[in-house]
This record gives sequence, C-alpha cells and structure tokens, in this order.
Amino acid sequence: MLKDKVNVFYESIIEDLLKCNFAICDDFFSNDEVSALRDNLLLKTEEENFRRAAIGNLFNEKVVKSIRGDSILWIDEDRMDLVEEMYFNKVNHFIDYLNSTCFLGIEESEFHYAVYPEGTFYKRHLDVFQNDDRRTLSLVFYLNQEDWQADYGGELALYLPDDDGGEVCKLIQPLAGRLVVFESKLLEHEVKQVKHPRYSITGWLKTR
Ligand SMILES: O=C(O)CCC(=O)C(=O)O
Ligand SMILES: [Fe+2]
Repeated sequence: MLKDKVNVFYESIIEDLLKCNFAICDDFFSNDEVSALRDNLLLKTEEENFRRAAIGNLFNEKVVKSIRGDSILWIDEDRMDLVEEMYFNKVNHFIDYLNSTCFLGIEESEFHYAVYPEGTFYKRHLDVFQNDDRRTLSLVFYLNQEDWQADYGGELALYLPDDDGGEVCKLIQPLAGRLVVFESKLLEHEVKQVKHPRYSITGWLKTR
C-alpha cells in the first residue's frame, strides 16, 4: 500500500483510537454485507459446532457460566466460504493500513462468531491472557437484525478513565453493522445481560 494514500474513513477510526482508546464505526460494511454475514452465522449455528465459550486460552481454558454465557465458532482462514472471504478482504485491508500508518506490528489476527442466547452476559474483563499479551486491538462487529431495540440489553460497557482519576462507563448498543474497536490491553469491558439473542463476530489483532 502506498504510504501517502490517506484513507479518510480509516483515519477517523485511528483518530478516535488515539484520543479515547476506542472507536465506533457504523458503516464499515454495507447493509447487504451485514445481512450476508448474519445469514452465514445463523446457517453455521445449525450446521456447525458452536461451543460454549471458555475463559483463558488453549492452555488454561475453562467454561464458567457465571462469567460468560456466549457460544462461539472460530473462523478458519484456511477454510473460508465466500462471505468470510469478503469479511477478511475488508478487515485485512484495514490491518495493512494500520500497520503502514501506525506501525502497530500486527502479525496475526483471530476471529470468532459469537451468539449470546437470551439471559447471558460476559462479566467485566480485559481481553489479554495471563500467559499471553499479544492481543493489541479488539474488534467487535455486531450482526443483529436492523430492528434491534434498546430494551434487548446486551450493551457493550466500556470502562474508561475520567478526568478526576475515577472511571466512567460508556454503554454501546450492539446495533446491526456497528464495529467497535478498542485497546485490548487497556480497556476493561463487559457485555450486559441480553434479553434477545445477540450475534457478532469478535476478533483480535495481535503482535508476534
Ligand atoms: O460482544 C461484545 O460486545 C464484546 C465481547 C467480548 O468482550 C469478548 O468476546 O471478549
Ligand atoms: Fe472482551
């Protein structure tokens, strides 16, 4: 990618990240792309094996329902379908831009579909593991229906420092097509209890 070619769209995400450690972008994918991704997720919930999400990583994982209640399916970049290819084309383009403009040194990424059934949540946490701190940016793309209602709950709560050394909680609704990016090592966050099934693709950009 040419270094001098400024992408205004990406620049506004980067500017927010630098200023607030998080960014919200509502038009990373078109409506058609969002519904194709949602249909894909729904198909896979029937055909493939979503697993109860665990905490920790491969070496120390355990399923603890009182901490998180979502089910996930990792996306395998070597076995992608056409919709996932579209997804990765866009996301990898963004990663290349981040690397060439912000020198983040992102060398790996990992993404999974997530379904939060009614009544589930994910308690406050940080997206890094005790034995692995390579996760640099967390990305969440919401694949809910366009008529998602505020009383469905399921907000992403980001805990941010305020000017007086305290903290504020920013609640973000999981609206169809919304992308939230945040600093994995800095921002504690939680998923509030959902009152309606909640769909997303969550992923992490990692250094080596
Ligand atoms: O779905 C969300 O809004 C956030 C999910 C999350 O925090 C995680 O999977 O680590
Ligand atoms: Fe998280």
